Amino acid sequence: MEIVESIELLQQRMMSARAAGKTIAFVPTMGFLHAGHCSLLEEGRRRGDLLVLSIFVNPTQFGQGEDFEDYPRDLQKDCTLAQEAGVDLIFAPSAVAMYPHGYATEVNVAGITAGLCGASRPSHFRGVCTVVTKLFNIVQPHVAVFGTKDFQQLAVVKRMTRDLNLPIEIIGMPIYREADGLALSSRNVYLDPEQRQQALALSQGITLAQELVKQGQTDAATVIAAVSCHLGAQSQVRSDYVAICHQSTLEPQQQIDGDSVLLVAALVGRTRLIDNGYLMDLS
Ligand SMILES: Nc1ncnc2c1ncn2[C@@H]1O[C@H](COP(=O)(O)OP(=O)(O)OP(=O)(O)O)[C@@H](O)[C@H]1O
Ligand SMILES: CC(C)(CO)[C@@H](O)C(=O)[O-]
Ligand code: BAL
Repeated sequence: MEIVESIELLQQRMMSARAAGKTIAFVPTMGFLHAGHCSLLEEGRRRGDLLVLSIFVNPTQFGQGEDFEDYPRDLQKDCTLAQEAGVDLIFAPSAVAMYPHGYATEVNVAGITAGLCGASRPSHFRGVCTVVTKLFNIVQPHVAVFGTKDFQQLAVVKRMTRDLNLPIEIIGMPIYREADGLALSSRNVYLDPEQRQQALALSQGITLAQELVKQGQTDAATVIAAVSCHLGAQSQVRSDYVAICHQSTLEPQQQIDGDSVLLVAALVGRTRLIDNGYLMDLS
């Protein structure tokens, strides 16, 4: 496994791989890898001859007062996990290499970025789309793998890839959870034991909603109220949003159907967590 910091060197490696007819699979991350990331890497390993992992805590997707400085980092452990997952190449650029003095270009996807996380983090998706576009241009993958834990991010990246005619297949992988239901997230490390326990309200809220729908409830407002009430019962949990949306457009829905997804974001103490789940099992 090779670790590359230089954009130019990475581009040379990718050009050689393409010239040799290799399929390039790419998993973009901000590092501090956990089993959720490893599930993306496993899928990437299955789909590509060459598996590239990027580790870059992207400053432009963090708003004022957010946790950019404190974001957990452990490159050494990431390298060990990446090697075990069969990564061929880690791309870990510096912020100054990605955004040199005079950098002036942003990528903005309208509409689908306005609500949900975009409402409370207004510049977030502009930062994500800008860095993902740059990473796509540098790595030039055939396939890129993302997690559905960041459901809106995945929808935005799919929209952007279509809109910009990028010849990249975007794959979404299921949410990897702890045994008790908590979605794995690098930010879980911020939680103290009591907050860790109360954070279960997010996944429990999703299960509660799924049960209500199974019992025949199709009114979105009723389900949202039940989930909000469950979150509100925890002293350290403050709901940011509970929404029921169409899985592709992310438009809010009043009636629940086979395309409905429940999306939740909440502050647990000072840690912002997100989770989601489909509401109807059509299988
Ligand atoms: N539990 C999970 N299951 C599956 N994929 C995940 C999970 N957590 C993160 N991912 C995916 O890993 C990729 C990189 O995400 P990132 O590095 O931000 O990790 P994270 O754990 O989501 O961190 P954060 O705490 O910042 O939300 C994204 O595509 C994200 O959706
Ligand atoms: C896609 C991404 C790597 C862009 O910085 C980040 O938003 C993430 O880790 O989900
Ligand atoms: N996985 C999303 C990264 C962020 O919250 O900035």
